[in-house]
Amino acid sequence: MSELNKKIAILGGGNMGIALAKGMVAAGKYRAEDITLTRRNTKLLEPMVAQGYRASSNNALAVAEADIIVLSILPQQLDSVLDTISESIDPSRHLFISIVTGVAVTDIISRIGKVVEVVRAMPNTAIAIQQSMTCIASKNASPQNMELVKEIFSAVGETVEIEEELMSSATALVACGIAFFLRSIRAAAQGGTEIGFHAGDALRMAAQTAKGAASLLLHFGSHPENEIDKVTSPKGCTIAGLNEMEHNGFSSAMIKGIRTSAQKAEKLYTDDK
Ligand SMILES: NC(=O)C1=CN([C@@H]2O[C@H](COP(=O)(O)OP(=O)(O)OC[C@H]3O[C@@H](n4cnc5c(N)ncnc54)[C@H](O)[C@@H]3O)[C@@H](O)[C@H]2O)C=CC1
Ligand SMILES: O=C(O)[C@@H]1CCC=N1
Repeated sequence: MSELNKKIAILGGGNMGIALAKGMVAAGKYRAEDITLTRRNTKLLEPMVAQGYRASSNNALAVAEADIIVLSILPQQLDSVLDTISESIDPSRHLFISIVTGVAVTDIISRIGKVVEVVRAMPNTAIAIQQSMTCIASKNASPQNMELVKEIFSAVGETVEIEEELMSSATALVACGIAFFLRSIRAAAQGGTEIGFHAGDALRMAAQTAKGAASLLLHFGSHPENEIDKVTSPKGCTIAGLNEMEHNGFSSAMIKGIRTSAQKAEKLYTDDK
């Protein structure tokens, strides 16, 4: 049995479902055989089955055999999945964890037609290497179940509990954020290539530098500007480059992008109805 002694069904064995399953097992707290991943075409889950996970195309059966149900399908796939499993749900046994963007706890309860405990979680793809930042929120979960969900996601990174109303903001900052920071690393590497480095070297140098910058903040608990002040020599080359970036809208582009993503996340489920 897993450390938490629970069977887990991850409905939607795609990018995040697989990353979550792998991260949980790699963290050493869960056994692959206690985790069932579902998707319509289970052939695509064969590599996971080879590693000991269970795979199924039958959501209702996976739910019936599990204690914890993780909803990891796209927002536009949610309603049909909930309709298929609603009869198999036992509110006294099942705990739902939903990572589906833009779907409220009340949306899930009203679609199922049963009052189940639902915790929303917003992780990111770094979950695969236990480096996720996961935001957690619920309107109706017990303190024990909130603790259980925190334990699950703490095994695969850092967690923070937030109000459900901030979930779309969390989606933009921590989930979409992976893409935003990756794009800025790619841009840095492209700049590196233009000034003389081979592409592979430039990318490695940019990625390690980004890791160092993030680690400084997490290690010292400092503000970025404190660390930036240590880099920018008077009349130096850093402030010259930094100001050139700001004149071209660097911070503004990031802020506007995050705001646009949050607005889109908020409407992802409802706009599809
Ligand atoms: N990709 C990311 O970085 C993050 C995604 N999310 C959210 O997580 C959810 C999943 O996202 P991804 O994994 O990226 O999407 P994905 O498209 O890779 O995975 C969804 C999976 O669900 C499967 N599926 C579709 N219909 C199904 C059904 N009836 N029964 C079982 N499985 C079915 C698909 O075959 C696919 O494998 C989405 O709601 C997304 O908004 C949340 C945080 C981060
Ligand atoms: O792009 C998306 O809609 C999903 C949600 C957060 C990250 N990926």
